[in-house]
Amino acid sequence: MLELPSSSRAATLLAQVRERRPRVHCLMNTVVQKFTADGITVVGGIPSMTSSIEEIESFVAKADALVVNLGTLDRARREVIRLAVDVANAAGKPWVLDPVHCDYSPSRLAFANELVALGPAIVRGNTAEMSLFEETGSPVRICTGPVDRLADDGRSVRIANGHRWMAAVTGTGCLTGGVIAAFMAVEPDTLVAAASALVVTGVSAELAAREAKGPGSFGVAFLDALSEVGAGDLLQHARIEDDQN
Ligand SMILES: Nc1ncnc2c1ncn2[C@@H]1O[C@H](COP(=O)(O)OP(=O)(O)OP(=O)(O)O)[C@@H](O)[C@H]1O
Ligand SMILES: Cc1ncsc1CCO
Ligand SMILES: [Mg+2]
Repeated sequence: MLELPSSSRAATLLAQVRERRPRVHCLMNTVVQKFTADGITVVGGIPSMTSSIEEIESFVAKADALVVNLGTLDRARREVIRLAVDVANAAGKPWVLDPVHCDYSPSRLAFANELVALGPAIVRGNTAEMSLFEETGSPVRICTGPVDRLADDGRSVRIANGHRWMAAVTGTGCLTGGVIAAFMAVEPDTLVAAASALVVTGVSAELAAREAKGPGSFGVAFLDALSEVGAGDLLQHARIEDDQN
């Protein structure tokens, strides 16, 4: 019987991330590098961000997990992504694919499909992006939005946490990819790791929205909340639903 995610598992994994401080290497788009790195840091991980072809093998070799985000893609970035994925796969390190804007460009969609075939642990995107990928259970598929949907071969769950201001701050989706990678570094059950990470980001967003005046102050309050969210908050506010039926 496959385990379903729960608020108590999310709390345990959050404590493990804070204790073990996993290294997450991000091939992150240039729009939201700082926000993503801050998100990984405040949740307890250690981000690295270089996209230099000369250095990528060393950085991925040092990392516990990798995020591949296609938001600002060019020829050099494609080359470094291919190399990073080869290194991660050879070392058995988990990686997340965020196929940003693959719905805008056939060339980007073809590249995203090439990467899916290389075996990411997770593909995470918004509804428009995820609707372009086939419904396979492997890798774990995550479609974020007002409600997040996660599925693998045997499980399908919904996370109903978060706040509408998340959609008004550029990069909250990209940031969740980084937080998910940090959780994958401490938990081999990919769906449980990812669902736990999304509960942490979603509950943090709800706590942040209480303090914020609008999307601008929300972005700052969200980082504050991610650094402070605790087991009690997760146990009280997590909304995890079995989506099997
Ligand atoms: N209306 C909403 N209510 C609650 N949570 C939301 C809402 N919209 C988005 N979210 C949350 O925001 C995060 C980002 O999801 P979204 O689908 O907007 O990503 P995205 O489009 O890839 O974002 P970006 O590309 O700007 O990084 C997810 O954790 C999701 O749960
Ligand atoms: C707006 C935007 N354009 C490329 S990446 C990005 C941010 C995350 O989607
Ligand atoms: Mg996105």
